[in-house]
Amino acid sequence: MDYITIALSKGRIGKQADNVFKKIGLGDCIDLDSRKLIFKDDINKINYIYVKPSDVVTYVEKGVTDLGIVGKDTILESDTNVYEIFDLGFGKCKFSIAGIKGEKIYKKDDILKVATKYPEIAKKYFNERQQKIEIIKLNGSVELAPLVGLSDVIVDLVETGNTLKANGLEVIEDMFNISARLISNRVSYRFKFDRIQNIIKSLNENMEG
Ligand SMILES: Nc1ncnc2c1ncn2[C@@H]1O[C@H](COP(=O)(O)OP(=O)(O)OP(=O)(O)O)[C@@H](O)[C@H]1O
Ligand SMILES: O=P(O)(O)OC[C@H]1O[C@H](OP(=O)(O)OP(=O)(O)O)[C@H](O)[C@@H]1O
Repeated sequence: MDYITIALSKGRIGKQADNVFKKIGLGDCIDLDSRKLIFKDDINKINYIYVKPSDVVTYVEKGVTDLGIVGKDTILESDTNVYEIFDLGFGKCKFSIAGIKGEKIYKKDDILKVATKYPEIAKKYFNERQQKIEIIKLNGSVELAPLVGLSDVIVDLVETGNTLKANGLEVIEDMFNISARLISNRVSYRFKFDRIQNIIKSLNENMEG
């Protein structure tokens, strides 16, 4: 049997992926508190690596790992050449445009200032709607930007809405729904098709159960 390698995202998604893989009897070797970056399961012939979400896509695209588990947001931002093969149904949240109450996002001749961790997604979204924007790329605490006059609005993930509420912001427009996805290297998908399908089958049965 061929080995399968899977890249897990650090953070929220990795923790949930670890739970799911343990539930389907595959993740016993994963110990996310150990500081180890490689976990080997020689019984089921699966090796896992543990990397930043945006790097998951790189490892899968380059064929270092056959599969990866990452948020749809990271896939959309990365413009990558991988197959998205299964919606894992966890890590659910949405992309929204948010701002101070009453802020307008479509300003005919004006440039809208948009703060975000996701410049590519924001550019594409507003470009399709013919709204000119200036991107202010931030790496976190994006909700601060409209409060201090750095931007007119933000494009960010919203789950409970608590962060927006706590900062006096509100959703102006919802963009897309997000959840964790299983992605595959294109060549691996062809050459390890049966093993990959077996993993998908177990994941699917776990979700239905
Ligand atoms: N409320 C949420 N806020 C942010 N991300 C969420 C939320 N709910 C689910 N997610 C998913 O979790 C992923 C981010 O996880 P986490 O915040 O732990 O990573 P991170 O370390 O902040 O990522 P990065 O280092 O790339 O910024 C997102 O890509 C998204 O798919
Ligand atoms: O709707 P909520 O449930 O409040 O969740 C959304 C918040 O969570 C994420 O931030 P994260 O915790 O990853 O911190 P960050 O600002 O450093 O990215 C996201 O960027 C929002 O700020």
